[in-house]
Amino acid sequence: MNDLDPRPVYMDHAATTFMKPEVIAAMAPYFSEHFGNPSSLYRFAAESRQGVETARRQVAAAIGANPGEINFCAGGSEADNWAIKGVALANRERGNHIVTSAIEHHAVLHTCEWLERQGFSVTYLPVDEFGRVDPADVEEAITDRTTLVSVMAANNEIGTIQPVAEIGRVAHDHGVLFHTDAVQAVGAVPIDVERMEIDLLSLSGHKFYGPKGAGALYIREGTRIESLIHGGGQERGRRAGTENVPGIVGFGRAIELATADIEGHNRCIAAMRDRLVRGILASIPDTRVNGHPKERLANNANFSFRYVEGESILLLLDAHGICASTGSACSSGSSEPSHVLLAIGLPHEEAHGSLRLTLGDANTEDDVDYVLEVLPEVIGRLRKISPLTPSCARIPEVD
Ligand SMILES: Cc1ncc(COP(=O)(O)O)c(C=O)c1O
Ligand code: FES
Repeated sequence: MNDLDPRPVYMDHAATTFMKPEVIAAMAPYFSEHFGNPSSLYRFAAESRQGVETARRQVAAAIGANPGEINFCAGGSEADNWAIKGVALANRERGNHIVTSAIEHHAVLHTCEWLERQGFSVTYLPVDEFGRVDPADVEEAITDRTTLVSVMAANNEIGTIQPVAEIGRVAHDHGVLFHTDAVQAVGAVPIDVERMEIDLLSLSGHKFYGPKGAGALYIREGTRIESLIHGGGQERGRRAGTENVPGIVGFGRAIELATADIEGHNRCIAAMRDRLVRGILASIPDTRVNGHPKERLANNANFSFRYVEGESILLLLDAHGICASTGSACSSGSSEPSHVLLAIGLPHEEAHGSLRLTLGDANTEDDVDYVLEVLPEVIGRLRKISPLTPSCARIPEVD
C-alpha cells in the first residue's frame, strides 16, 4: 500500500473473507422486499421461507448431505458448541468420554473444557510435527464410555488437513459419533459426509466469501443430539430464533460458488502461495515453514522467524498496509504462544516468531511481490534490535 494505492494487501483470508458481489446480490432482496418472517402463514412470507430452503439445498449439495440434515445457526463457534455439547448431553447414559485433538479451534477446546467441568472426560490427542492426528491414536483413545470423536478437517493456523475419512471409519467401527469442524476446509477440500463417515460437521459462511454470523451444523439423520437454543420451533424445533434470512441466503449462494471448482481454485491460489513461500525462504535465513508439506490448505503459509516476535512483525507489516496474523498472544494478555505451534513441537522462542499469511480471492501476483519486498526488510529490522539475535546470525539487509 502506498499513498497512491490505499488498498491494503489482505493476506488474512483464514480470519475472514470479503463477500463476493454475487453473494451480496443474492442477499439484497431479503433485506428489503422479502423481509417476511419465514414462520408467518401468509403468502408474503413464503419468499423468505423459500430463500431459506433454497440455501438448505445448496449447503446439502455442497457436502453430499440431505437438505433435512442441514441446520442453520450463527456461525462456526455455535456449530462446534452445538455438536459437542449436544451429543455429550444427549448420550450421557451411554458414556461421558470425548476424544478430540490438541490443535482444535478454541470453539472446540473451550467447549470440551467446559464439559470437563460438568463431569465429562476428554482425551486431547497429540499431533505429529506436521500437525496430523494419527487415526491409530484415535482408535486407542476410544473406550466403551466414548460417545464422540471431534477432529477438525483442516487447521486454521498451519493449514494441515486431517485424514478425516480414516478417522470417521475408526469412530464408526467402534459405534462412536464423529464430528468435524470443517470451517476452514469448506471450499478448499472436497467434502462428502457419506464417504468421510461424518455424523456432524460445522460450517461458517464468512470463511468462504459469505456473510459473518451465518453458519450451519450438518447433523446426520437419526443422530441423538440436544438443542442449545430453546424457544420457538424454527429449524424443525432444533434451533430456536427467527432465522437470519439474508445471512442464510448469502451462506447458501457462497457455498455453491466456493465448491463449484475447488480444484481449479486451489491450483491458482497454491501457485501464488508457493511463490510466496519460495521467495520468503530464499530471502530470510533462519525461517521455517510450519504445517504439512503436502496435506495442507492451498492458501496457507505459516512461518516461524527466529529471534523475533510475531506481534512486532504484524505491527510493522500493518504500517506497510499488509494484513496478516500471528500465533503469538502477548496483546491478548496471555504469555503463551499458539497451542497449535506448541503441539507440533516448536520451542517457545520459535512459536513466538510466527506469521500466518493466508491467500485468497483478494490477492494478485502484485500482492505477492509486495510482501516479498517488504517482509525481509521487516524481519531484518526486528532482528537488528532483538536481544535474542546472536551476533553470528545472518540478517537480511535493511536499507
Ligand atoms: C477452524 C475454525 N473453527 C471455528 C471457527 C469459528 O467460526 P466463527 O467465526 O464463524 O464463529 C473458526 C474461525 O476462525 C475456525 O477457523
Ligand atoms: S512474547 Fe508474544 S506471545 Fe510470547
